[in-house]
Amino acid sequence: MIVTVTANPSVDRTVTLPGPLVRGSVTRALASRAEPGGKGVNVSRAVQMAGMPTTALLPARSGDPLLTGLDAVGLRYRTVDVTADVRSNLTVTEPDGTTTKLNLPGNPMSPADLSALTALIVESAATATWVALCGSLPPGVPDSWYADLASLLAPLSCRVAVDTSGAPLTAIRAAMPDVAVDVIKPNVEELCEMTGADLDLLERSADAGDFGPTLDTARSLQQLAGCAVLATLGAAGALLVTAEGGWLATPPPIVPVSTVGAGDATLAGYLLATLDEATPAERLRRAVAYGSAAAALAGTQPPTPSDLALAAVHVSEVATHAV
Ligand SMILES: O=P(O)(O)OC[C@@]1(O)O[C@H](CO)[C@@H](O)[C@@H]1O
Repeated sequence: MIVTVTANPSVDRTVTLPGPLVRGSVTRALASRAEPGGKGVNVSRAVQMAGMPTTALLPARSGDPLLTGLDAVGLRYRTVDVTADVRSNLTVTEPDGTTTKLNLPGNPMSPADLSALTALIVESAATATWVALCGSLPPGVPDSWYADLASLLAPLSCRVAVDTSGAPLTAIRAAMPDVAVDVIKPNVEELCEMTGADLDLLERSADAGDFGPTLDTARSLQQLAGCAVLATLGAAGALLVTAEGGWLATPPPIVPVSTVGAGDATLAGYLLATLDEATPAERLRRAVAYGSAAAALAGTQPPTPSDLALAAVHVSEVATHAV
């Protein structure tokens, strides 16, 4: 069972434009769609599409449009009942695949609701193989909450994955290596935030086809954190650095439609592959195949196994040195 936690879920509204977004003008959009979203929800949806058991944990009031959306797709979830509607996040997509996102802060969470969510997570983790802690935290949730949760989960047999950003990521980083996390999924910017590496340098090297500095930065984080580092590289793919080695994977060419949820699909692919006890290289292959399949789908749609081009993902083992 893969349990996901989304403390700040969203209804994702995607607006499709006929051309480039022009700020300050009226644009006639082509279409719009609304889907249940939030990072953990997206991970659960991809896991569900792969036919594996999953439960999404989130705060939402009974009857919230987000839950109606999850009921429509038959996703198993457990909630802490709150009063306010789940936030709506807006995505604007342009024909070349450029994706612009406007995310709201989410509704403040009361201490009582946060305690109830924490208890629900610990209870659900008892039967979980993985607990994935995903996304931003709404106002009222301390930045250290993920780090505190990881400590609460440490005595249990589940493994813990973390995919967050900003202050909660900084707090997780500050708690390392004492915090029991099995895999962390930063993008390159977050990798730099966690290690103090020079983002410009990593981006310039990557643009020139040299992922060495990024791999070495991921190795530094792996050594500091003591956990696997699955770093997403956007259209360039992803890398995985574990205590055993380092791997780089590049995706097949795709026509990007919406990159929303691609990182979540990447994490889902990685977690699913661990259930099959796949090698690190095969875990990374599955992760990248999931991420690139998600980017080729409109809105926040989760890919299904039939969307994956596994054989077209190129995985190579690479040397890494901590910097
Ligand atoms: O505001 P957060 O929690 O960082 O991210 C929320 C979000 O952008 O993440 C998902 C895509 O990864 C979307 O479904 C959702 O709108």
